[in-house]
Amino acid sequence: MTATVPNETAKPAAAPAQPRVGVLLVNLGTPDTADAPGVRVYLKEFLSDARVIEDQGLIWQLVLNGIILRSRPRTKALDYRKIWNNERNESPLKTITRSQADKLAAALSDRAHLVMDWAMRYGNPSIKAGIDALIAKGCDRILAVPLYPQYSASTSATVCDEVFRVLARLRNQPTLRVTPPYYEDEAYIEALAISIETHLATLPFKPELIVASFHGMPKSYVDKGDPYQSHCIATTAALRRRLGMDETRLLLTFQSRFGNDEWLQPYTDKTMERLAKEGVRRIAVVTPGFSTDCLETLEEIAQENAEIFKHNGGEQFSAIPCLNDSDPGMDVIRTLVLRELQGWI
Ligand SMILES: C=CC1=C(C)c2cc3[nH]c(cc4nc(cc5[nH]c(cc1n2)c(C)c5CCC(=O)O)C(CCC(=O)O)=C4C)c(C)c3C=C
Ligand SMILES: [Fe+2]
Ligand SMILES: [Fe+2]
Repeated sequence: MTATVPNETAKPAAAPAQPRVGVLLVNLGTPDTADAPGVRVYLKEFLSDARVIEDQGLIWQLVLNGIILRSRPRTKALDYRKIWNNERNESPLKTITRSQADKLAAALSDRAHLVMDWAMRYGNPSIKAGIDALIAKGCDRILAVPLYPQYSASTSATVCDEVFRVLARLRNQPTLRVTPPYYEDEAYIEALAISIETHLATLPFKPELIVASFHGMPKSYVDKGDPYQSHCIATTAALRRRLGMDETRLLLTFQSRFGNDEWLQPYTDKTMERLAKEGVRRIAVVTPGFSTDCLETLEEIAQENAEIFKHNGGEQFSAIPCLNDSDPGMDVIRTLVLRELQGWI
């Protein structure tokens, strides 16, 4: 085996008196532009990751390049345009992740040797750019923060893969820590409960029930040992306890099915249809697996699933915002980061 010599030395611009500690918030990623070429570049990178589509064999290559990347970018670009932040010309996922990093920096500004940055696993700003920037500012230790409350190989692990790949190129590596999943941390469950209660208090109607919709994944990934489903179940159970609701008042579903394989069930869209057909008229949907609002919450839930519910007889539908950069949301991130920085600051 030939060893690869890591040759790059990412040097700090000027060595600070006290070495700094970097915190890198990492979210999934999103297209740079809300048009077919932008979505194509993003989807190609995303769907070429073996953590996301595990079988990257010849058949998948043909399906990806011959079918998906020819048609999906056009239709998805239309969806992205419905939710695009036109003021900044970027997707909400980017705007909110940046704001989370800015607010975290402000909250921890009394610790002069802490440096905050943010990155996207797919697209821009890249994890490499984030790590390079932290090193350039003098960080010799980095805490990577995958912004996923529930662990899955297709999200959290692929963030680590990319961080390790970037570090593997360096001769002089910073020391690394990674935050663990926080699917039943007290601060997270409390923040979700507060955000649900605050939102419900603003509604002109009282929902008969709440649906907690998580991003889905192929069932086979869970069968092979991915703990994601059990983390989603644990989050929902903790939330039920905190809100005093049983499984008939706070339902657990999985959204965003992609491809023809069986995904985790019950499916969110089928549940919307069933509930409306069974006579439920008023519901609210919360999306606890997404730390920031994005295409999957602002378009798929708030628009598509609202439409499915109403089309089948439902009357009132409300999508509860993600924790985003709200005060309760920032409490979660700050608590997590401060806990994992212990001994470093
Ligand atoms: C096999 C495919 C996919 C798996 C597994 C998967 C897991 C997964 N994804 C998220 C969070 C997000 N996914 C988002 C978009 C998105 N996801 C997939 C496919 C899989 N996701 C696709 C193809 C897309 C792109 C949109 C589309 O073409 O349908 C997003 C939104 C990004 C944005 O730009 O706003 C998020 C966030 C989690 C938490 C997860 C874990 C199981
Ligand atoms: Fe996804
Ligand atoms: Fe979707």
